[in-house]
Amino acid sequence: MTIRPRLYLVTPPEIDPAAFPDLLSRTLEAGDVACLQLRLKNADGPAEDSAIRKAVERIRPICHNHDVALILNDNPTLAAELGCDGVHVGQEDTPYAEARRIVGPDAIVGVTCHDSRHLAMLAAEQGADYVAFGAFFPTGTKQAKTRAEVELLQWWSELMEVPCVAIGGITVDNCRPLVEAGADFLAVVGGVWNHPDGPAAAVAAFNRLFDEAAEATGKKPRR
Ligand SMILES: Cc1ncc(COP(=O)(O)OP(=O)(O)O)c(N)n1
Ligand SMILES: Cc1nc(C(=O)O)sc1CCOP(=O)(O)O
Ligand SMILES: [Mg+2]
Repeated sequence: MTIRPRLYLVTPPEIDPAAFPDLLSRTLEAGDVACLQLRLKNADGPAEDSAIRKAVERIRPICHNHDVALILNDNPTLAAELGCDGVHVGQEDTPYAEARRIVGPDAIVGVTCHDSRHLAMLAAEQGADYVAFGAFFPTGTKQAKTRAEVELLQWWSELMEVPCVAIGGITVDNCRPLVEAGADFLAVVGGVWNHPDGPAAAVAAFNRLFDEAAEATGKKPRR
C-alpha cells in the first residue's frame, strides 16, 4: 500500500439550495471524496441558521449515499442537532473542548491551526480528529490569516499520528508538493467549484493525481 491523500471538499460560501443538491450529487459521483464541509458565510444570525438547516436537510442524504462525512463549519450546536458527522472549529470559534462536549465522543472535530506547530500539538493532545494548516497558496475565498509552508506538513506527518488537512488556494495544478509532503487530506473550495471544466471534472482530476503521486512515491503508510 502507498500513501494517498483524500479530498476534503468545502462548499462555496453561498449556495443555491434548489440547484446545489444536484450539482453535489454529480460532483460526488466523479470520484473519492472523504468529507464535505458545509461552510456558509454570507448570512448572519437567524438567517444563517435557517440557511444551514435547509442545506443540511438536503445535503446530508446525498453525502451519506456516497459515504461522504458531512462536517459543519463553526457551529457544534447545529452540527449535533442536525445529525452532521462532525464540526470544524477555528481559533476564534467554540474552543475544542466545548465543541467536543456538544457533539459527543463519536463525532469528528477538526481544528484550524494556521501555520502553528504549537496550536496543532495542543489540538492533537486535546483529542482533535484532525488538524488543519493553511493557507498554502493565495486564495480568493477568504482573507487567510497566515501562509503555511509545505515543510510543516512533512514535519507533522513524520512525527504525529493525528491526520493533517492542508487548505488554502489548492488546485489540481498546484497540489502535488502537498501530496508529496504527506498531507492526509486536501481541503478545497475554489479549486473544485470554480474549475474550468466543472466540479465533477475537478474531483476526477484530483483523484487521478493522488493515484499517480501515490504510485510514484511508493511510500509505506504511516499508520
Ligand atoms: C478544513 C478547514 N481548515 C480550516 C478552516 C478555516 O476555519 P476558520 O479559521 O474557523 O475560518 P472559517 O472557515 O470559519 O472562515 C476550515 N473552515 N476548514
Ligand atoms: C476556509 C479557508 N481557511 C483557510 C485557512 O488558511 O485556514 S484558507 C480557506 C479558503 C479555502 O478556499 P479555497 O480552496 O478556495 O482557497
Ligand atoms: Mg470558523
